[in-house]
Amino acid sequence: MGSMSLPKALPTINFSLEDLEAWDLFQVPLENKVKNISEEPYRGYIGPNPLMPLYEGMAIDNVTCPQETQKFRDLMWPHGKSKFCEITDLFAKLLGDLEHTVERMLFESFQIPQEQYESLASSNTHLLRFLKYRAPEDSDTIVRFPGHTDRNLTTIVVQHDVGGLEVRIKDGDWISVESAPSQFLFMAGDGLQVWRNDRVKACHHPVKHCGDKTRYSLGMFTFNKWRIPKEAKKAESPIKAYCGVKN
Ligand SMILES: O=C(O)CCC(=O)C(=O)O
Ligand SMILES: [Fe+2]
Repeated sequence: MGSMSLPKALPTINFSLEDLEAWDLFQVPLENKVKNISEEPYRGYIGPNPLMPLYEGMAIDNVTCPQETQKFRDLMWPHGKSKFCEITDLFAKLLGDLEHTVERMLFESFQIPQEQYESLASSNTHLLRFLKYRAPEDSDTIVRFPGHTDRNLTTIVVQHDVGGLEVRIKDGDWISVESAPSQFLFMAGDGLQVWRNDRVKACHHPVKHCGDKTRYSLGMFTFNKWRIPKEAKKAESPIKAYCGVKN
């Protein structure tokens, strides 16, 4: 571990889904929701499906560009929606800053020079996903999101008032993540695991049973196609074929 320089101030995020009117977002007609599309898979609207019958998600790709938030708002609310862009842009900026701060600290612990990190991070992109998990009709026997690792580099998840998110820690135990709009979970994804040649493990996480309430959460997904550094290739453990990435 290198010397860890703590940021002077962590961003404060005063955010609630009510402010963001995410409740309303899921009320828009399906014909508007399905206009949330992307050329990349899984970056647009995903409705309930056999694997996740209670799930619904909508996403803004490149969310740190205000034009993208506006484009999304115009698709969902063609007659306008006050404050949506203002609040989403602010939230995206704060979450982007949080992601950058935590990632910079992580790279410092890898003893990677800061300039190298900044040059890699300058091409990061961020996707914000709004998530709703409908309450099950009878008993809560359905896992709301089966266990998985995220394919991107890193993810920050914010749960609203209903929890259910669990993460597997190093020794195989599970911890459940507290739900509060001011609690942010930062996770490594497959992209970071590959880039660090397995020295960082992608975080395995399901959303478990969480009672009879509708659950809302938000995820900020960071993407980049960083080239695997030469030093990592020379290191003791060879680069493994993983997620389509080969040495
Ligand atoms: O809803 C959550 O808390 C987590 C969602 C998630 O893991 C994902 O979208 O990849
Ligand atoms: Fe995930």
